[in-house]
Amino acid sequence: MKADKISEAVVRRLPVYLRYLNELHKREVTTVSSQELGQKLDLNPAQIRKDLAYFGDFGRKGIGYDVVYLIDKIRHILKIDQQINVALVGAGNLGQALSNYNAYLKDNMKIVAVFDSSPAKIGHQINTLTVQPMDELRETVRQLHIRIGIITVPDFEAQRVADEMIESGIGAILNFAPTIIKAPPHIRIHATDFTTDLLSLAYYLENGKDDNENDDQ
Ligand SMILES: NC(=O)c1ccc[n+]([C@@H]2O[C@H](COP(=O)([O-])OP(=O)(O)OC[C@H]3O[C@@H](n4cnc5c(N)ncnc54)[C@H](O)[C@@H]3O)[C@@H](O)[C@H]2O)c1
Repeated sequence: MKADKISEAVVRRLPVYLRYLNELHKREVTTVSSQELGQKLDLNPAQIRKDLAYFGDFGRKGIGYDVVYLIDKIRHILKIDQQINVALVGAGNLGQALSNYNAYLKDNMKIVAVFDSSPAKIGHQINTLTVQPMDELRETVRQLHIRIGIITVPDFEAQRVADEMIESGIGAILNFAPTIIKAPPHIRIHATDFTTDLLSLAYYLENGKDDNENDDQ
């Protein structure tokens, strides 16, 4: 099945499956059933079987899924069977923390370059990376085959940085700034908004019980 036909909801669940399958593999578990996956990941086993059936018939009745085979297949579908190089722009508090966080390395995602516009940050060392000036973005993206960009600049600078990333050839952006990025349709933007998540949590904290009661009426 072609990747562009997989629904967004399925694509978002695949990394969840992968994380748990990697954990099973580390524990030398060789097979897993959709029931076990469902229980562990709090998902409906029928949904899991349906998701995985998108990619062919892997499951064997009574035995379940072969963990290594499934890991390979999902990595292939997510295109992380090859290293995906990532650039981060905005070497402030959040940018430095993300650049130091290397848990995505095992899934072949690697921040290979960090950029900032501030002379106070340029030349600063974050682990093995040296913060580069923005005028090196385009050439570095080309040389290192960078495919994904992470934006950790203030909200009022985010669109400008996104435009520069897109002009440099980056095809997908993860935006941490609390602003909506406009981009051509072929550019994929994912936003992660910590503040709105926190605000909506506060609402449920106060209203969760009442809401449930209302649902029953
Ligand atoms: N710190 C957090 O916990 C947190 C959490 C969620 C979201 N955010 C969001 O992430 C973004 C960064 O937050 P922060 O706390 O790291 O800010 P920060 O001020 O510490 O860092 C921002 C960095 O971006 C750089 N910058 C500004 N304009 C730029 C440009 N045009 N090109 C390149 N670099 C530029 C600055 O020089 C600075 O180093 C903000 O939009 C913030 O709302 C932060």
